[in-house]
Amino acid sequence: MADSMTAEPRPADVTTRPTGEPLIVLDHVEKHFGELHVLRDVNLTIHRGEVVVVIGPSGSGKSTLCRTINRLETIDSGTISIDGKPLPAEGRELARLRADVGMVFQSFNLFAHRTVLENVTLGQVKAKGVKPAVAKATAMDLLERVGVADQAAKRPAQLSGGQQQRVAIARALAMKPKAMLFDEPTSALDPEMINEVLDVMVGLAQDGMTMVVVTHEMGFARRAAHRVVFMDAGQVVEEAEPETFFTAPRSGRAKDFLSKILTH
Ligand SMILES: Nc1ncnc2c1ncn2[C@@H]1O[C@H](COP(=O)(O)OP(=O)(O)OP(=O)(O)O)[C@@H](O)[C@H]1O
Repeated sequence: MADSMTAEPRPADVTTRPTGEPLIVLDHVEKHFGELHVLRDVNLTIHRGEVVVVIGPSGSGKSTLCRTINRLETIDSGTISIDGKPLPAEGRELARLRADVGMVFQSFNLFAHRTVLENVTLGQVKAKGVKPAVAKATAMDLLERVGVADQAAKRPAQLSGGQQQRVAIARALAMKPKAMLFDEPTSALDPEMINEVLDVMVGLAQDGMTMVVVTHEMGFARRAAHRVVFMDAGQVVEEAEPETFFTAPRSGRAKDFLSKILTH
């Protein structure tokens, strides 16, 4: 019989963990860019502690969906709520939203003229009023956690892409977010750096962070997602647990997409 005390944690530890109450709710969301209808009647509920991976063809609206949750894009109609409250439009409430829902971008978006440590410290001090010494200590803990504490005094440009992305994750975590949004966080990275970022993300998932992840990394979806959301032409076409989605997609559009990406 296997010794459960010494067994390695399995990927299923994330995906079988029960998730909680609704945290992020999109209800009949519509969005156009001019004539282009990018989000079509999107209804989606993300629960506390849930890891949702959003996949779909290029241009299907995945990034836009992610950005609307952080109000980096406005919506035309429908509603989005976080923790039962509608998204604020501006001011302090919007700053609080951006702290509560951390976002990690493909292009890192670090402050180029600040050190790594300052990148992870500044937001805490400016947006949350944390004392500088406390913010610094939190930042160092987080940089340790993502494996770049030894880079704290450098500028972002002196780091590899994988290291910069891990700093970006630490910076978002420093705001003590309720949820994290990842918009293709590994797409700009050289192949050997992808796993070092994905491993940090799997660690967050194991710790119970609520996550929405737009990615082409199907291995991550299998390892860490509770649910895969498949988008095409602005619509949520299908949602399912990863195993079900990858082995038995229901819609023709999902089958077609998977046949293209899984055979190459
Ligand atoms: N700011 C914008 N202004 C005008 N059109 C936009 C804007 N942002 C995105 N689009 C268009 O909206 C559509 C959806 O874009 P989006 O980036 O959300 O797709 P995606 O599924 O994330 O694609 P990819 O996988 O290639 O990143 C695309 O046709 C894109 O060109």
